[in-house]
Amino acid sequence: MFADMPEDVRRRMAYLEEIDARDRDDGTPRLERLRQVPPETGQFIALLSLTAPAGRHIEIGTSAGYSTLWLALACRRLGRRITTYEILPEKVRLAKETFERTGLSDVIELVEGDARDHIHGVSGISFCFLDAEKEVYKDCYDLVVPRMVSGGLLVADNAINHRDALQAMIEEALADPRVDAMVVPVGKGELVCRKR
Ligand SMILES: C[S@@+](CC[C@H](N)C(=O)[O-])C[C@H]1O[C@@H](n2cnc3c(N)ncnc32)[C@H](O)[C@@H]1O
Repeated sequence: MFADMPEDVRRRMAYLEEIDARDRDDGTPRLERLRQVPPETGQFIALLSLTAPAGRHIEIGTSAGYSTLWLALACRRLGRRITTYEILPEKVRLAKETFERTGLSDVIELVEGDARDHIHGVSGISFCFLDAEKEVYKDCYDLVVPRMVSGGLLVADNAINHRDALQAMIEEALADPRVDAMVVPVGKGELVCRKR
């Protein structure tokens, strides 16, 4: 999956990595920045999603589709699709461009809007990557966990670099009898929860 990555995907990832690095340096306003995961997190979530049981794969917080590309590679291997939610129209535009240019549109469903308005109607979730504004993590956790299949995985980004903002949600997950959970020091820190 990583060693034989299609050239179009490799090229788009490199392009987005360049924009993301520049954004972080040049004073681009926060909401305009891509704020995407580093490559090691992309690899980590792709590997985890390959191990997910049968069910639906979702992502909350698409941005320009960088993390979605990693997850879509895993979904393509599994013969599954991923649904990704993004609230900002400009990010939706960039993500569409990403998916069209990489030939992965057939594996990805991009839903525009607040993920919290859509997840009510989703069941049988076997993998969820949560990477949105920190204020919505707890709502998303509370919506996703009851909709997950046994053995399903929920991975939430920024569990270490935004520990203070996410403290309540992380503590809830670590004490939640519905899941087994831990924080893994990959990238910005990943909270990994496995539904029992
Ligand atoms: C940190 S960025 C995501 C980066 C992306 N996962 C990546 O690694 O390429 C967070 C994104 O979540 C989006 N977002 C924030 N709250 C949201 C919500 N309630 N529903 C859907 N998207 C949301 C933001 O607009 C932003 O583009």
